Amino acid sequence: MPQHRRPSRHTPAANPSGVHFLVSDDVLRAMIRTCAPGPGDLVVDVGAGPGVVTAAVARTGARVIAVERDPDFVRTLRTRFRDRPRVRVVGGDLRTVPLPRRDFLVVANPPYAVSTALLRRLLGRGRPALRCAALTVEWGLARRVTAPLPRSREVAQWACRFDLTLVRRVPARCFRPTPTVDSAVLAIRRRPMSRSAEALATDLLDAAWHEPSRSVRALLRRSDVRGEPRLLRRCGIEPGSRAATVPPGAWAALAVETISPSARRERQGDGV
Ligand SMILES: C[S@@+](CC[C@H](N)C(=O)[O-])C[C@H]1O[C@@H](n2cnc3c(N)ncnc32)[C@H](O)[C@@H]1O
Repeated sequence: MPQHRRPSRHTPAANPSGVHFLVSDDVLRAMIRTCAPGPGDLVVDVGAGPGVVTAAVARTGARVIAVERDPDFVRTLRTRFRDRPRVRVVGGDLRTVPLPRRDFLVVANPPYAVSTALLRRLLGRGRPALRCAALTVEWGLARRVTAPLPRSREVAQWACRFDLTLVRRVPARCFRPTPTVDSAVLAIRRRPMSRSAEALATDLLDAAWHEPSRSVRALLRRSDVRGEPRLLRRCGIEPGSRAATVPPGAWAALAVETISPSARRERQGDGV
């Protein structure tokens, strides 16, 4: 049985900003499990509201930055966490507040209206130091960004650098007030790649996007990448297939193999 928390003294009765507050402990636990924060980690909760996610993350021993735009919630958060030195409350807009420079996690139930803007910030080219995120987003958006073959080039670029997966569907009843659509917990994990591998993966993806009907073999002949069938298959790529049918994660795997094949073999335990 899904567990729904009774609205606590921190759950606002009114809904002044048209937002939906999380009232499911199951969903909260799934979000925490996804990023598994702990002492030594820095976690950002964007759109912290009354602090339900912030409080759960703080209990893991991680440091938390709670970002909230609404001045009333900022006051509530400051009062609620005044005795928790590991929680810092930042009043500001999640689209513009500076993100940590050091490696960080995001665990949050942000407002749907700015989900895409948030994803652009976290996953875009500026290379923020995001390691992992667990976000609630609308079900439709979660499906689009986790599609094996994304329909938009921007999402494909995100999926090249990050592994985007659906953790679970979240029924609308897990929020108050109840939204009209279901949501999902979206997991985002940075792929372990060097900067050069990341650049190469992006180039390969761009080339495929430019000539979707060309075969992978033909596409690679124009690049410096060795296209041996065994290597391609190990990366999940069928050499004769059309470029458009290669998932972004497979281009990422090929880039990693190309940039540092020996390092990768060693990691897998079959090196010299
Ligand atoms: C969906 S509610 C979630 C609140 C809380 N995290 C929870 O799960 O119950 C989103 C919160 O984001 C805040 N918010 C809306 N737009 C924002 C923005 N651009 N920047 C920061 N916070 C924002 C709202 O005031 C609201 O408290």
